[in-house]
Amino acid sequence: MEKVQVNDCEDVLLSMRMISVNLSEIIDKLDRKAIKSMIQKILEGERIFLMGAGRSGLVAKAFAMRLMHLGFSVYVVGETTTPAVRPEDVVIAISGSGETHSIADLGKIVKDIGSTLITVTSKKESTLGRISDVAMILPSKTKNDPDAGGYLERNMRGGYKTMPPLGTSFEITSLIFLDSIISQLITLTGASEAELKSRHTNIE
Ligand SMILES: O=P(O)(O)OC[C@H]1O[C@](O)(CO)[C@@H](O)[C@@H]1O
Repeated sequence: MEKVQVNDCEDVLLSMRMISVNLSEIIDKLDRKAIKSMIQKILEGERIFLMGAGRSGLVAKAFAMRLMHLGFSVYVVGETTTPAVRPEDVVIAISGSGETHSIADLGKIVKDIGSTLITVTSKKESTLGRISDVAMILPSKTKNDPDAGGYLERNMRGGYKTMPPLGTSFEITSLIFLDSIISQLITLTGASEAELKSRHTNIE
């Protein structure tokens, strides 16, 4: 890394504000019917499988952990101990673009098996969006969307013209969305925080 002079780091605060404004705008555009069917299918599934690549995969793992805390039988696709998927299972793909090859290919296999496929994505018309039983659309910038103006370029109000780079908008939005699904599941099931805590690993 080249030597650079660190300034007052105002960009850190501006970026956080931009992210929170962006998130508020996305919340207003969410389809409540899709949220409802996603939750319905999670509750009806025999077991829940999560998958995603890169940073989206990390979001998938974070959601899987909370579902485990809630008492669901949950697995992360690609782990060595993950069992075979069966038709009565639900597979949830996290992919902003809906086109990441490994995840889109696995989505097709999931449909061939006859399991329920839910995709959390930014793109309804993507490969994953089109084949899913539920396409939960989070309209946010993905790694494939152009960076209109450069993410460090300020607009007239002093904020950024665009979000931080690549898939960050989708990744942050999906993490917060899925944690909010957990909140809804907690109110629906009446689970307590103590219950959740009791399921957390005791060997870390
Ligand atoms: O969410 P998508 O579009 O499937 O992309 C998956 C991953 O690809 C990456 O951009 C790396 O190529 C990750 O940062 C991102 O989370």
